[in-house]
Amino acid sequence: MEKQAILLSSKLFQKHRQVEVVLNRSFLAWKEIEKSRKRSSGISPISERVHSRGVQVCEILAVGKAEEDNQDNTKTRSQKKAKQHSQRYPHAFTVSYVRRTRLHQWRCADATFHCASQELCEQWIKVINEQLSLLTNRPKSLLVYINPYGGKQRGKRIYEQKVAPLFRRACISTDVIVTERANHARDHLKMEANLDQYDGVVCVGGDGMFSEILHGLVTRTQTDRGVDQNQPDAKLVPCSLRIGIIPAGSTDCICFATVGTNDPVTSALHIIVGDSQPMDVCSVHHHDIFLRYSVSLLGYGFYGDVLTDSERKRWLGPARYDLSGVKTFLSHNYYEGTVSFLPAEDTMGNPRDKLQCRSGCHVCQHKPSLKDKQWEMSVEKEKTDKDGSSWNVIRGKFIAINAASMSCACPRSPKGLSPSAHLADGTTDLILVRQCSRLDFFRHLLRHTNKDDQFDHSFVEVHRVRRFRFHPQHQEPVSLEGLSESPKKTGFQAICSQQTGCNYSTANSSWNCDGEILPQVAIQVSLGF
Ligand SMILES: CCCCCCCCCCCCC/C=C/[C@@H](O)[C@H](COP(=O)(O)O)NC(=O)CCCCCCCCCCCCCCC
Ligand SMILES: Nc1ncnc2c1ncn2[C@@H]1O[C@H](COP(=O)(O)OP(=O)(O)O)[C@@H](O)[C@H]1O
Ligand SMILES: [Ca+2]
Repeated sequence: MEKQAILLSSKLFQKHRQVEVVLNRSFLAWKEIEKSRKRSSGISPISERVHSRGVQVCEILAVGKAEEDNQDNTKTRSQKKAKQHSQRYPHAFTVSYVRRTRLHQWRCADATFHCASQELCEQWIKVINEQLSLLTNRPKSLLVYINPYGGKQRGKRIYEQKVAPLFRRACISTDVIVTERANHARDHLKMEANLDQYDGVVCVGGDGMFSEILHGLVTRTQTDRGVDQNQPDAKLVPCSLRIGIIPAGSTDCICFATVGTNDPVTSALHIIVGDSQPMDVCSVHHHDIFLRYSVSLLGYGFYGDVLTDSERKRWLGPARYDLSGVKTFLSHNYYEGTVSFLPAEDTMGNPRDKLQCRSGCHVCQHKPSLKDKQWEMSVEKEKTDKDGSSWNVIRGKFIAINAASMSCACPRSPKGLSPSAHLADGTTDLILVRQCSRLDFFRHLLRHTNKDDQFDHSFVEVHRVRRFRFHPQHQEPVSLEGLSESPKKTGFQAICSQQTGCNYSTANSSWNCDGEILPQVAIQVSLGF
């Protein structure tokens, strides 16, 4: 590590132990001054190093005067000693910082240092705070939306008990809105919120709630900048505000796939230190009418049917997906249609390359710039207009058509629907699961939960794509408002089921778009930003 100038260094006390505390621009370190120094006749560095602790400045949450410890907890000898020391050195400051625990979980830890004088104590607080104020990516003011009905209906409690105290500790000011109806947050962001006064928006809820907030924010940004979302080729203007997610929903795959765990405290700490992760946003159009954006899963067939069925069982909470999952699995429907897609360039990697996307992923950082992409798109357009060669067209009977713009990892499937999908590479992984036996489909599903490759089946294919289109075989209802029907048992289907055990449906499935049902079945999808 490059040696950096020391900003402050003092001998202080931590409980009853004397520690040497050193701060430079990037690190705060403290090490116990060992009594063993004398014993080991002055050869001290090794024994000192054993007791040295430290934290990167960018992971310090806050520093302030230590709260006085009035509790009478002086039972053991060492507690008594500590108490005596804190009485001798009453001027103390506490540093709250991020402590990493297992499996991507973060916790807030405190270290309190006692100083010989008030001046020294105040100097430490001032110098650390000066360093913190240089970290410009940290939010100071946040707009928080809580969905009180998401997941197990614990959003409000999770926020108040686990998140708000951390935001207070980090001196972040918040405006909190507990939503009163679906689309409350979206409409507020679209039309009312004064966005200039915030550094970010926080979503307390699941993927559906995130999607609501994303739509509010993206639509507001495009409207303010005069971009027409109805144009599938429109270059969307990126939002200036970031969205933080406190997981309190049923799947929470956007949180899990970006942070690595679904834990409100970990998410709150990432928000406080100003971590950010760009992500791909797919625009979904029906003919040239804009329908929705998607950041995680766009799923037709299996996941569409699971969602349609599960909406009637909301009262069950997250377990509704398992129940509807089993039911949909047993119905074993498949749907006929045509999928056309524009593959991503070979340089964008392959869904089967086993490379996992993490924050700072080099593929995402080196994705073609908007300018390159505009050029590419015009070349593609020319090519397709002439001979249509760059679009692949696949017609068939599918149990599921899934487009995963990110891995979609979640507790049910810790590696996700497409384990190597990238969070922000401008592509989505299109997974086609063709008609197969129940047992084969079960094997495929099961592989989402273990180490085996879920794409290694003859009936599954996967493509990394920039755009795709889907056309159902059957005419869909004309109305834009009406939701498409879930498969109805028709006379033909009944006969077909009896005779061959298949479940060919003459009705269409519907698209599950980040946990919302799309009203249309024929769609065009493009990666927008
Ligand atoms: C045999 C066990 C197989 C387990 C397979 C699990 C695969 C799970 C992949 C999940 C991908 C999730 C993608 C995310 C979608 C979310 O955007 C979206 C909205 O989330 P929100 O409620 O937080 O707002 N969530 C969903 O659409 C939920 C999808 C959940 C699907 C669960 C499927 C369970 C299937 C169980 C089949 C069991 C067969 C048993 C046979 C006896
Ligand atoms: N106050 C509210 N009442 C009813 N529905 C709401 C409310 N606030 C948000 N919603 C809607 O609830 C749906 C599910 O929210 P989400 O937080 O994703 O929970 P879950 O993961 O359990 O589906 C979203 O579509 C969102 O628009
Ligand atoms: Ca992607």
